[in-house]
Amino acid sequence: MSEEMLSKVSDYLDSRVPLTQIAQGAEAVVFSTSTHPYLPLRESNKKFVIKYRPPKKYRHPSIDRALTKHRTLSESRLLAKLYLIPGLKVPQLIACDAYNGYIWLEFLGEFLPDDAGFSNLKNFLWMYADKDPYDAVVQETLSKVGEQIGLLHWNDYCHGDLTSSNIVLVREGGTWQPYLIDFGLGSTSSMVEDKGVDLYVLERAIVSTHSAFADVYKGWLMQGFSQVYQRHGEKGDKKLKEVLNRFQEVRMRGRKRSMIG
Ligand SMILES: Nc1ncnc2c1ncn2[C@@H]1O[C@H](COP(=O)(O)OP(=O)(O)OP(=O)(O)O)[C@@H](O)[C@H]1O
Repeated sequence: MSEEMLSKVSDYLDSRVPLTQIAQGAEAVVFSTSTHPYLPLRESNKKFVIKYRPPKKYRHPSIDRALTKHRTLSESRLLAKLYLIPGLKVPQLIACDAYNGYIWLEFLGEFLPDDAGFSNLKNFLWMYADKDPYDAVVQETLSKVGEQIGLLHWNDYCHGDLTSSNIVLVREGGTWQPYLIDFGLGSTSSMVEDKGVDLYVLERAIVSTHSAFADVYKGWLMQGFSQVYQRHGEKGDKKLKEVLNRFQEVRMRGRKRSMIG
């Protein structure tokens, strides 16, 4: 990130807000900070995330402003709604300045042992691939990931970019609890197509990075996913069948596309 942008963000926030850049995606720059947006400076040792969508110079300024406002608001609104769903784990929304493209969130996760990187699902699976890929901890964690996706879909929301980097693991009471992050492409949706695509995107992410264990991992994920639907009796079984059938269709389409090129 350029010095110019850092100084712009720092000026906007207040130069006393310490900023550490943790990611730069296509859409946003993500920082961590120890400062809460409206409580007294450094009140506790909690960390926060600031997700900033900078202006895109190639867009017309008024279109750019409208898009930034729309995307920042829709991600924030979605997060606020998801946070209220019992059992669903997403970062808490702390503040949003839609006009300037800023969202403040609760910081989640930590660094994994042995330099294995930040605790997202991707790094976690790499870490266990070297140790014991079929460890009970991996099974438990993947089943919980499936449960989170099941809860999201059962409540008629879709993620839109469900990669293994967008699942952050938080250590809670001696186990790893998956949280879903990055709802920039998320939506309210009761469409089985959107749910099938979410499952397919995650499946592709796992197959491409952990192909040797992917079949077992998919089984554990789908076990957790299915359990959420099965808790709802006949209605749940029917909906589960619909989602799984569409998932299979999306998969077949994906295969056809990759064969044809
Ligand atoms: N609440 C959070 N707690 C900890 N880290 C986070 C949090 N939110 C985002 N991050 C980190 O910042 C990265 C980028 O965040 P996010 O995916 O929301 O931005 P993005 O611009 O949409 O990224 P991309 O274009 O890569 O999808 C995440 O992969 C994660 O490492």
